[in-house]
Amino acid sequence: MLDHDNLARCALRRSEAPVAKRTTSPFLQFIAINSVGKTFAARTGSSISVLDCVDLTIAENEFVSFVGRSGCGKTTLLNIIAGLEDATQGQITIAGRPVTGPGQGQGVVFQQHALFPWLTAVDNVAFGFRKSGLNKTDRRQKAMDLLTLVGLEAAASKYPREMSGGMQQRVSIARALALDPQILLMDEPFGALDELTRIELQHELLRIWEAQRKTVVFVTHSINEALMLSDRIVLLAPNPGRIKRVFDVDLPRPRSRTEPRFNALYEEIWDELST
Ligand SMILES: Nc1ncnc2c1ncn2[C@@H]1O[C@H](COP(=O)(O)OP(=O)(O)OP(=O)(O)O)[C@@H](O)[C@H]1O
Repeated sequence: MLDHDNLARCALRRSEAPVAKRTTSPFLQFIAINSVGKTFAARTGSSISVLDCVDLTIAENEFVSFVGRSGCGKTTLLNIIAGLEDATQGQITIAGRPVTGPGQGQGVVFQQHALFPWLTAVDNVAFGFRKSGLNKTDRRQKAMDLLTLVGLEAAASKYPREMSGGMQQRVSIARALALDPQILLMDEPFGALDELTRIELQHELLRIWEAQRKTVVFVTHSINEALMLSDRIVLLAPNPGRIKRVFDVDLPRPRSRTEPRFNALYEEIWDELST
């Protein structure tokens, strides 16, 4: 919804407190978030404003992370990009087309793996191909290819209960990749994993991102994780959720947590987060 009063209000807000470099180049505006607001109805009958005047453009193939305090609206913003929630104000476009629902090139990975317990790993991934028009044999073959991509070919016939959390999350990533989405939207995908598995999966994700050149939008509570992965880190502030600052992560990959610049950026983001 493009409400002109909202656009004007958000433009004024931007001019008073610029947070992000804005670009007018259509090539750099693969995902364009324009003056997005979200209000939820509260049980008391009143309403709560969860996001207000969120403006951001994300380029094709970019890796962008959202960080911020609990409740600042990271998941809500990701869900609006995914087409799983509607914006109350403003608009999001993907490649110039307004987001009106899922299926516009978005693939989603949640923190909880959301696998079907009654299906094996390969059948969980094959489920992702259900709307592809492929026959069952081809669906399973393609699912096997994706399991190989995420390093799980040996576990193809295991059920979710027989797999570790890290393995299940690999299956979720493979399933999200099934329809070859242009955009991978990931909501704290490694949040429930132990530190070592988490680091391992971060490397895997970067490998897949580099090989397949997806655009990734990633929600995390971990500044370290955001710094290891992202081209840019978007810091959201709460009440209502808005962009406080955008950090360019000007570090070559592979990155090391021991680099002085890594630590300097960590401190900068931490300071901004805690004030
Ligand atoms: N369906 C809903 N109805 C009412 N309020 C909601 C709804 N979904 C989210 N909220 C509220 O919106 C705010 C933002 O929630 P959201 O989950 O987007 O934040 P978050 O930054 O992702 O939080 P966390 O880091 O804890 O996951 C919270 O105050 C939450 O209670």
